[in-house]
Order: sequence, then C-alpha cells, then structure tokens
Amino acid sequence: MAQVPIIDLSNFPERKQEVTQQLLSAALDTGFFYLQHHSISLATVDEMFDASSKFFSLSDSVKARYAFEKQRNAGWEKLAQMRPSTGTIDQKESLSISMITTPDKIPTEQACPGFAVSARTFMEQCQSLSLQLLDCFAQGLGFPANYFDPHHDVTRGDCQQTLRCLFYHGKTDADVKAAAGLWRAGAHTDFDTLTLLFQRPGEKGLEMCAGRQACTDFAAGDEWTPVDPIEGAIAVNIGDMLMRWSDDRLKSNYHRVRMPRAGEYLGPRYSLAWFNQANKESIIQGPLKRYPPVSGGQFMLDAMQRNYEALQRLTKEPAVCAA
Ligand SMILES: O=C(O)CCC(=O)C(=O)O
Ligand SMILES: [Fe+2]
Repeated sequence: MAQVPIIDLSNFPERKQEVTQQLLSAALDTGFFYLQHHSISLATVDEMFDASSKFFSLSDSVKARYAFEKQRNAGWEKLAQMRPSTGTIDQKESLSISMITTPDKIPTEQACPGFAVSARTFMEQCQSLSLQLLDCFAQGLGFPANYFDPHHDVTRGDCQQTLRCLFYHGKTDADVKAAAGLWRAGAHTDFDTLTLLFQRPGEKGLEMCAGRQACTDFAAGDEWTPVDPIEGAIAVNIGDMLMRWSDDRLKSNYHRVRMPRAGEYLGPRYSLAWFNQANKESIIQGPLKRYPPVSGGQFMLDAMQRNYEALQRLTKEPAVCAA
C-alpha cells in the first residue's frame, strides 16, 4: 500500500531546499502528502469549520438563496454531483465560493453570522500557504522563482481560486447496510493545480489511489490508501492542472470518500477544500511542452466537458471504474 508522506514545514525559510525535495518526491509518486507545522493556525481552521457547520445547519430554503451555478462553479448544492467513476450521486452537500468573484454566494451576516469574516481569514491564509508550496514546485520543475504567483492572482477578475465547504450527512445502521454502490464522494481527480484539504479528527473516509500515468487518462487502479485526518495537519494533493503544467511528472491521483462501515463512527463528516486554479487568462504549458498551451479558463471547460461526456457514456455502459 502507498505511504502518504508527512512533510514538516517548521523553519521553512532555512529548510526551503530540503522541503522542496520532499514535496517534489511526494508529488512525483503518490501525489498526496500531509503538511505539519504549516502557517495556518488551528484557531483559523476551527473557526472555518464552525462557520461551515452553521451554514449547513440552515434550512434548505435559506441555503437555496446561494444555489449552485454550473457556469460559475459556485454556490450550494445538495445530493447533486455524480462522478463518472460511480454513476451514483455523492452523498453530500457543498458550498463553493471564491475570494472575489462570487460575493453573492457568500452567506450574509444575517443568514449566517460570522461566516464571511471567518471565510475571508481562512481563504487569505490558504492562499498564502499555497503560493509558498507552488513556489517550491516551480523551483523543482525548473521554472523561475515565484513563477506560479501571477497565475493564481486573487486580485484579478479572472481568478478561479475556490473554497469548497463539504458536509457529508450522518448515517444510520440501516443506511450503511443499504449503501452498496453509494459514495460520500466518488473517485475523481481534482481539476486544479493544488488542493489543500482540511479534515477533522475522527471523521475518516478519504482514500487515494497512486499510479496515474497521464493527465488525459480516465481510470483508477484498485489499491486504495486511507488519508485519515491527522490533528493539525493538512492533506494536500496535486490536481490535473499541475500534472499538465509539469508534463505529467507530478501526479494528480484519484481519490474518493467512502461511506462509513458498520461499527465505525456514523456521524456527519465535514471537510474544507481550497482549490488553487490558474487564472482564466493564464497560459498553462510545461517546460517540456508535452501538451499544447491552454488557458486556465479553457482547461476548466475542457475538464468539465470530459466529465460530462464520460457521464453520458455511463448511461450506455457500466461505470468506467467500479470504485
Ligand atoms: O471531503 C474530502 O475529504 C474530499 C473532497 C474532495 O476530494 C473534493 O471535493 O474534491
Ligand atoms: Fe477531490
């Protein structure tokens, strides 16, 4: 079974070369790693989890004021997302918001007091840690220092940086018995450059599958490794955009969230995902030019189209990966 390495960011400025090597080696192989002793405080993360659970506890009619819009990839959705790997609906709710481009999808002070303030602080800290990591990857891939910064520019109107709050409903023993074929989140890769994934201790279920060869393939192997929550640590994974930007060297591997099993904790699971996504107008191309250049905006549209076509095929054939 693959190992998910734990990378310690203590004394980062003095240890930057060493950390860069560790990040690179994790990204070349598993595509997943944990970060410990990073710059995001536990209090900031806890406050964001509180804000997120308060939002999800609102009535569906209030949450529907922030309804998901596919075109903008923003807003709230419930029992709505289907992955080509499963053909069943993910057992979850989510709220996706961006730092500047979706103010109308951020719950108001009246609807959810404190949410906007907590989300802003959290997103700012996620952004700053992400640029630190992306700078290491830039150097590891042979790009100039800070190469990725202008491509993840949150001050521009074409910014695609996104926070997704996730809420997986609690289950009963009967639900668990009847859960064959259901997933909290079906196997998928992320479309972004880098995802920071925050989990709460005890709320397990995330699993990853190492071994993807090309950013264009659409299948997962069958060896799954748990990425269980570790107190204070962030689980990080490479996404398809960085896989492409690295000419397939860094691996955007499949991952999923399984349903709890009988005898396990059956309560709700909350997670927070910060998706780093290149600005729509940024041009993505690896140093080896393995793929033609593509803009950040077009890359997302193509990824969604590929997903859509795979879902269409699913209605005619069995699931591409019996995940
Ligand atoms: O909730 C999790 O742990 C994973 C979520 C995820 O992979 C996603 O939303 O892309
Ligand atoms: Fe994901």
